[in-house]
Amino acid sequence: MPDAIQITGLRKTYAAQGNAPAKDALKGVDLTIRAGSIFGLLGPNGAGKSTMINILAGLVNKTAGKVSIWGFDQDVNPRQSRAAIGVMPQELNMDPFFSPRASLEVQAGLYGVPKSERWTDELLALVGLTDQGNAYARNLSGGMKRRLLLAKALVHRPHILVLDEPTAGVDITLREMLWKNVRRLNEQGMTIILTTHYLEEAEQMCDEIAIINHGQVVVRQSTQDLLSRTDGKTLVLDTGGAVPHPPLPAGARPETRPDGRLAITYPPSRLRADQILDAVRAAGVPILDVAAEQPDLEDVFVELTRD
Ligand SMILES: Nc1ncnc2c1ncn2[C@@H]1O[C@H](COP(=O)(O)OP(=O)(O)OP(=O)(O)O)[C@@H](O)[C@H]1O
Repeated sequence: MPDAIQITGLRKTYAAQGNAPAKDALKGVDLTIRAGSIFGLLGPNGAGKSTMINILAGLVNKTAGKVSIWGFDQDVNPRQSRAAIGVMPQELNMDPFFSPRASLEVQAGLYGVPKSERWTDELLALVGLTDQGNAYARNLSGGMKRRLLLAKALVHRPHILVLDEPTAGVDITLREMLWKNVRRLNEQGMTIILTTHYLEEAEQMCDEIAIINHGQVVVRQSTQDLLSRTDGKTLVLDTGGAVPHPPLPAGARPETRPDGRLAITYPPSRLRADQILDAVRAAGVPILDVAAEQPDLEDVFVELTRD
């Protein structure tokens, strides 16, 4: 099986417009995404995520570099590379006078899917729009429109599905429905690439993550490895309100939480939990309860994108 995506030396410079100077949105990105993964593309606002996705989708022309989708070089085999990927865009752009069914048929036509290979009814069922199949798109709720966009991205049965901020501003039911579908499609072999601002979501969904900042990939790792990058764990102690902070081994940082508990952050590579607890006890501070906290993706993200 080829890699799902291979990007080398990808650059994008948006030309100067009016008073706005030219903008280097991507500054030489190398990235490989293996087939079968759920890959998270994260980064702060303006990092270049949408630019990258739009280049993959064939909506934005790159300035330099090479992009292969499912083994097809975009410049050499534009048709095959386009057929390998489906994109669910961020914006709800759709023709208000088309019904979901008609939208899917039109989209299938655009991709050259023969009538006999269309799966319009299954797609409507998949995204829960069977009952609205013949309704005007303008009468659909925001959530239904998003579901239609997902179905549209799937008409040509792409190997790779790209979701750009799929859950921004959607309610919990729709979010769960989306993730259930995404997982199912992934289990059936589809590679998923998604961008999201919800780091908890990325942590739960993605097996691999790339973080981009200022047009460059700053890290690309398995979610597991990424989480173990920050050398910091925290013990949160209920000391019955005892103050002040006890003397602690070097490297441990105490902090009193607003709820009065004592939080001690320490590097597990150099200190063990019992060394911390021993020091607290030795100072005569009671330990009524203990909780341990692991760093989450948010911590890693903040550390890696700090300017
Ligand atoms: N059409 C355009 N013309 C000029 N500059 C652009 C254009 N599109 C994006 N940019 C600029 O390129 C940079 C990267 O934008 P991009 O939309 O790719 O970021 P992003 O990571 O997707 O951000 P967000 O999370 O806010 O969607 C930003 O500085 C943006 O202002």
